[in-house]
Amino acid sequence: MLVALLPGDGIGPEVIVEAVRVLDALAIDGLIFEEAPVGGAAYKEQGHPLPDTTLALARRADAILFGAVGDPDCDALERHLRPEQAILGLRKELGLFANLRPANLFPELANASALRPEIARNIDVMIVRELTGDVYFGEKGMRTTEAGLRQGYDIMAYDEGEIARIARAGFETARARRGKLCSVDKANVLETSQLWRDVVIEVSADYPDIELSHLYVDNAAMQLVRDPGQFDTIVTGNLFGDILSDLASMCAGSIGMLPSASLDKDGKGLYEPIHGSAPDIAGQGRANPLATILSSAMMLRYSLGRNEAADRIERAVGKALAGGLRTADIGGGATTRKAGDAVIAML
Ligand SMILES: NC(=O)C1=CN([C@@H]2O[C@H](COP(=O)(O)OP(=O)(O)OC[C@H]3O[C@@H](n4cnc5c(N)ncnc54)[C@H](O)[C@@H]3O)[C@@H](O)[C@H]2O)C=CC1
Ligand SMILES: CC(C)CC(=O)C(=O)O
Ligand SMILES: [Mg+2]
Repeated sequence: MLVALLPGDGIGPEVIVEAVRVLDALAIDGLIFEEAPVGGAAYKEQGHPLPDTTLALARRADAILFGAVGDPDCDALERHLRPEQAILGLRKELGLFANLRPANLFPELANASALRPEIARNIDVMIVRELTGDVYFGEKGMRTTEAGLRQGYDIMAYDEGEIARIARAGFETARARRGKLCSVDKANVLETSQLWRDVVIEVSADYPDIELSHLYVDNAAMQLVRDPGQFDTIVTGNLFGDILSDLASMCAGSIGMLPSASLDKDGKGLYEPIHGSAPDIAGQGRANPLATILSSAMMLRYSLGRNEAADRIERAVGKALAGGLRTADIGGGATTRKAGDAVIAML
């Protein structure tokens, strides 16, 4: 089982190292790693954020463990050379259309949530985010209006096939959970969203056992803060899912806690924390590695068929938190390394 390690930029390498230490401590039979540069690191080394050799490794591997990309030094580059194009390119090239972002609260972190503990305590939601379409992949550019003003544009578009595919992923996910699916869109304003809603309703005919509801994205953001416990599974587009999952992370304690799986139609996956490269804390040993460690557990479960090892990691994270582990983002002073140590000690 080959795992491609793509650490990337900023805190990416810092959190990936800890996840690899945890995987090494489990001594999983046949698990091997191969590392390649990605993002700003790859641009600085090889002149491109997603070199062909990195993409080839990602294709060859059984699963990909990804840190984060993004480097302020690269913000002025032409868009196709910016670090973020690497993760967008991997998602598109590998057909990773289904992004699963679970947000649930470890009970020990009730006080770290931005919400009151009695409200935070109930959060246990899976956000199923479409990942290879929407405004992120539509035609974009700069033009000049008739009045001579600069105008930026990004086309938001989904075809019915893309919507039906992610809707099915949402229904299947809900079926394996508590049987409730909330589809989030902006159908009151956007044609893209009206089609989204129509197609989700069409697909729902195949899932009569699932309780389907719909919310506009602005209301969904408000409801996630008001009463996150009302949600089981949310299915939504790329842009809305990106925003709602960062929001949900603070209900669950920190953006440093939320893992993700990005899956193709056959279950091959890329696993990464939902956060970015956090340049503001990079190099200081302050990053919370738990989101990445939990992403490695998702990798073991979804792509490598090692459910028991995945359970061990998740239990060890819970025990480490119960034992008092707290990085700065969740109200403590533990370093990234100490957090890795604490999980390993509880495996
Ligand atoms: N998948 C990816 O590679 C992503 C990359 N990015 C990129 O990352 C760069 C920074 O973006 P931001 O908007 O600042 O988002 P970010 O997620 O990197 O950071 C947002 C805030 O959360 C904190 N934070 C993030 N992860 C943390 C962790 N593990 N432990 C403790 N604190 C943590 C950061 O210090 C920062 O204050 C940009 O270049 C952006 O494009 C952003 C999101 C996803
Ligand atoms: C960096 C972006 C391409 C996407 C993002 O913020 C995310 O996937 O969470
Ligand atoms: Mg994001």
